[in-house]
Amino acid sequence: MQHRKICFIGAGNMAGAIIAGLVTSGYPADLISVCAPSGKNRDALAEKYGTRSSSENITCAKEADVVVLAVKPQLMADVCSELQKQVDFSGKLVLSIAAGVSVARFIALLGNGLNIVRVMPNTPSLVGKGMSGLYAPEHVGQQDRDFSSELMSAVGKVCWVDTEEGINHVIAAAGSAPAYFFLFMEAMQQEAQRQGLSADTARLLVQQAASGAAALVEANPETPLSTLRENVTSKGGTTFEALKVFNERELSAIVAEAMQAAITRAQEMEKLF
Ligand SMILES: NC(=O)C1=CN([C@@H]2O[C@H](COP(=O)(O)OP(=O)(O)OC[C@H]3O[C@@H](n4cnc5c(N)ncnc54)[C@H](O)[C@@H]3O)[C@@H](O)[C@H]2O)C=CC1
Ligand SMILES: O=C(O)[C@@H]1CCC=N1
Repeated sequence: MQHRKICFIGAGNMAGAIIAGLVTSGYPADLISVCAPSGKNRDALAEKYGTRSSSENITCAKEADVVVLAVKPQLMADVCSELQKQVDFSGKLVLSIAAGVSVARFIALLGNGLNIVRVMPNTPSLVGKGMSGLYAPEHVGQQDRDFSSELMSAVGKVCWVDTEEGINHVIAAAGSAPAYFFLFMEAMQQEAQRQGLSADTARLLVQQAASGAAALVEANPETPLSTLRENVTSKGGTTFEALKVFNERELSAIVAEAMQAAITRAQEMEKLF
């Protein structure tokens, strides 16, 4: 992939996951600077991966070819306003990983003609199993689109969405989604423990069931998910009874409502931040 100087503004969970995945996949660490007010996370990243660590957003952004905005959405306006005063963004590529901050908002904050790509990643990027959705307005050139794809492909799979609204659909189906699966696994672990298994054994059982199921999905891209489910569900057996409970409680409706709630919140955030 192309190697450009990248500056991460923000050193939290998501930036850390992308940086870890990038460096592990061979991206030169000395081309990556990580900025945050507190040294804690960025110094830990520097120690572990050899990235540069700084408290100077402006200096790092000035020196970079690519600026990755990785702060919380509610801080984005302040961070961008500071940058805009001293950094010339023409010729730079800006990637935002924030939920709920629109391209129009970034253009208002950082200037007309901004080369901006919105990326919606997720934390499994940390282990190279990320999923990122990308969106760029029409004026962003092919080279910058390709670089953004390559960058995020280093930490997982990527897809492009044709409209900005699609980013909110990516949030619901992938950005926020690891948490849905963690919640489900937590509930299973709790019940397995309540039934008498040790915490470690309960975790191992749930972990292997989840990662095994995901691996089967991945290994059989042509097989409908419903077929994989049916392969587990013996007639008159145990799985059938378990699934009946989920269906009677309308799991699909719960999932739909939860995904829609994520989208609604992203839309609200677009108005707030
Ligand atoms: N955590 C996740 O699973 C995902 C998060 N995102 C997005 O990623 C962004 C960051 O989220 P997290 O990493 O979870 O948050 P976080 O709270 O873990 O990290 C935020 C980072 O920003 C830094 N920061 C605060 N003020 C700053 C400033 N003035 N200048 C530079 N850095 C500053 C903090 O020190 C911290 O390192 C958010 O916009 C979120 O919407 C997107 C997809 C998934
Ligand atoms: O919860 C959030 O707002 C962020 C965006 C997707 C995952 N975490």
